[in-house]
Amino acid sequence: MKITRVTVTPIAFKDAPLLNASGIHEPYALRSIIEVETDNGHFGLGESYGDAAALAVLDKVKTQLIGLDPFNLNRLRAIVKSTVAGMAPAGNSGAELAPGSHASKAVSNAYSAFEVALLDAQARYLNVPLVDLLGGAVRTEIPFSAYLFFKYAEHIDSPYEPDSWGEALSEEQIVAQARRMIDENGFKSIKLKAGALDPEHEVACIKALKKAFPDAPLRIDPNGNWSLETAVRMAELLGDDLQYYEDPTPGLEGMAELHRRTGLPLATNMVVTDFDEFRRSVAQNSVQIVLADHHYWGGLRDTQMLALMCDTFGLGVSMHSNSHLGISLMAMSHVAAAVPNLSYACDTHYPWQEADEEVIKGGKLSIRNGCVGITRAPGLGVELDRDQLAKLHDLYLSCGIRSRDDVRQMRKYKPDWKTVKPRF
Ligand SMILES: O=C([O-])C(=O)C[C@H](O)[C@@H](O)C(=O)[O-]
Ligand SMILES: [Mg+2]
Repeated sequence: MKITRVTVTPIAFKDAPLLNASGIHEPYALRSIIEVETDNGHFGLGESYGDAAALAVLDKVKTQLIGLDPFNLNRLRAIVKSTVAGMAPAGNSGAELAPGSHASKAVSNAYSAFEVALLDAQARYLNVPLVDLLGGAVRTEIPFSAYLFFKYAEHIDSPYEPDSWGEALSEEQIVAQARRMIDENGFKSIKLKAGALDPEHEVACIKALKKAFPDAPLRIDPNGNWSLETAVRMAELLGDDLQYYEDPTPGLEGMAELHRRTGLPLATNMVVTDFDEFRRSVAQNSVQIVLADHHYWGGLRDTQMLALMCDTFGLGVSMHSNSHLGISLMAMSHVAAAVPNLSYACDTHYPWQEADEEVIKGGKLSIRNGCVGITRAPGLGVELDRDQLAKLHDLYLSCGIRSRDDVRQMRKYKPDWKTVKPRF
């Protein structure tokens, strides 16, 4: 089997005005859709970042894949490495919460984008679900958590009608957001994205969630925007309300000290984002749970290796997400299905995406009882809807955004918004 065609299509889709430690989401999120076709009529799909820096690498790699056997992933990795080595590193200002946009992740994120598409092609050729190439499913229902955000009711200078979620700044509004997300998807656990408003208020929202959903495991994620002292103080207020405390304070040293002082289980997708950071984290017991993300951890197989390392060193594993569509959701689900020690429900932004903005046939995938199901359909189990792909590509062309920048967007609301961290 040989690759005869590779297409990388940048797309944009509506995104809600979600608040985070950096600033606020822009009206559109960017992704890339990867298609690989083979000489025997098979194809494979992938989804990755759509920022200019990521697209530049994907575009340079794709032409070199013509003639490659999709089973030859070692050759893919060599091509990606040599391509990135020949390119100037890109800056990542404003996109600090999208780890895949960091220049240091150029190899792992481009490799991952194509690895998923090649594994999908392999699996379709063999007529097996992709998870079978990862050792088989240890579970077929993959648990995800409700991912709550503080948000404004609408975007500034809004290019479209306000979303249906409304404002979420108060305790009551956050509880209402959780209730709707749980009613619609059956989620069993809840994550609150924090680091945006006053820490005492964010903790009060956790308390309100605890009261409203006493059985749901809770997490709070201030994205490193709390000083060590603030994180210790909030830990005292939180008591034992949390399942885990996600990236409250910056740095491996800060997290290690916080764990020493509070004993709370700390999770991260910020201080352990590659194997070198993993090694340094283990040496000082900085975190107890690693949130994997195949998009920047170097694909599905490297994510399995990360999970094995977590098992070796007694750490828990779960999954991080950025704004994404269904191909990514299925890739996350297939690898999660093949990770025996997945110890927590995974994160996903998927419920925030609009129903008519999916690129797969049949529209948005369902999350039932808080889970995404894996079937015996070949590959990732999804097909591309070409009309939708064309529509979202047109949106990419017209939206004017070429790289995620939550800081730039927040300065439209607050012109003197600073990037100082930790803010609280
Ligand atoms: O767990 C996390 O840190 C994230 O999901 C990072 C994301 O960028 C999130 O903060 C967002 O979408 O604003
Ligand atoms: Mg996080």
